[in-house]
Amino acid sequence: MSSPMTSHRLNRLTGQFLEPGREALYRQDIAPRVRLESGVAICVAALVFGMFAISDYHYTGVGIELYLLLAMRLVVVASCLVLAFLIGRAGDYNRRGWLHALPLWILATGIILIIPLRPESLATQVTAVVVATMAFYLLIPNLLPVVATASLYLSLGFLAAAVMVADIPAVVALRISLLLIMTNAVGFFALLRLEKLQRKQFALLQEERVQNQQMAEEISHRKSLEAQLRRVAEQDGLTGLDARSHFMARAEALLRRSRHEKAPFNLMMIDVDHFKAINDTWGHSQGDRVLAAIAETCKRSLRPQDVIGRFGGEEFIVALPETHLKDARMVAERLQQKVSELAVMEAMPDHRLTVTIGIAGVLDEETDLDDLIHQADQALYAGKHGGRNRVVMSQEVEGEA
Ligand SMILES: Nc1nc2c(ncn2[C@@H]2O[C@H](COP(=O)(O)OP(=O)(O)OP(=O)(O)O)[C@@H](O)[C@H]2O)c(=O)[nH]1
Repeated sequence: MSSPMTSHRLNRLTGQFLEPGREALYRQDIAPRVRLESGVAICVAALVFGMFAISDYHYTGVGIELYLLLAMRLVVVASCLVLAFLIGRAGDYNRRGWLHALPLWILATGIILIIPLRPESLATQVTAVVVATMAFYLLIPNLLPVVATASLYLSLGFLAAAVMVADIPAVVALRISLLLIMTNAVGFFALLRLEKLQRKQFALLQEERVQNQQMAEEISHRKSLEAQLRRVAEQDGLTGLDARSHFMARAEALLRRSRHEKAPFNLMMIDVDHFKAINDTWGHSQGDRVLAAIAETCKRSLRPQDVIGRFGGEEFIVALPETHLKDARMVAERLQQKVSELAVMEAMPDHRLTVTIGIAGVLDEETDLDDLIHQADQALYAGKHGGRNRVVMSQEVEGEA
């Protein structure tokens, strides 16, 4: 692939990109505009050429010359209109450069032919050639080499016709030559400048597009990185549950809402019993599998609005919004049942997988999340002391105390 610097380099004589691929891209980009502008400009030029039939009549009067001139103008105008139509429909610098060149050659031939048919109007014809040359360069969109060749044909053809038919003295021929050289030079350099400017503008625009695309890609890459980082920070890698800090933030929000709506709110702490023994007997990988399986069970058996987090090693925490205490106990017991049926236990014969669950509920306006966690933890502790594999409510603990 070429660097931006080389792809911007232009041919000094034609104003075109040195890199063919970029030139083709530029022509493709301007094709629709050029098709329209060329079609309109050729129609206008052809109609102006046709209108000069009035001056033919003025110079020649009615006679064979007038008929020949009218026939010639008719052929030129008709061909140009057909070509304008074709260019408008299928004009393309890239593949059909000849189609864009043809109207110039037809118009040039028509202008040259006026000399033998109307030799006495040479002075007017010189002006017409100058105007036509400028129109070729600046009004009818075309590639510079195409215009330069057609204009040269017009100038040389006109000069030859003037010398041969109008029989002008050498000094007049020289004056006309100089005038035509000047016209071509002005037209050539004006169009060269325009061609270069338009291509530079195109190159800048392309560069901007590439930069914008790179920026968009960079932004989406950063966004996905950000999302990845957020996931890492918010999720526990082993179980996919909320990490402790993320759980706290979500549970805080739920508790606030429950308080606002005066709805019940309960918190559950779940701890795997004798987990150390699992690790010691079947290895840490099996221990990890057990934790992941318990997490999956929690996710499946709880409601979508419940928030589950991994609080510590083998300890899970669940926020149960809009749940009354007795329902929370039911949920906990169901969870206990499901854990005891886990398929992961097949790899651990003779081991009963159980969990102890402590539950605490919001009793008054003052209770905050830390209080609830503390109370649920106390209940859990009491459950462990009471022999494990049980559900303990914080009120029961307080009652005993
Ligand atoms: N495999 C595995 N083990 C973990 C992980 N996090 C903590 N542990 C282990 O979990 C064990 C917890 O042991 P204890 O705190 O004594 O708890 P326990 O053996 O379950 O006993 P009780 O809770 O009293 O029933 C420790 O051996 C930790 O190393 C983990 O992510 N994966």
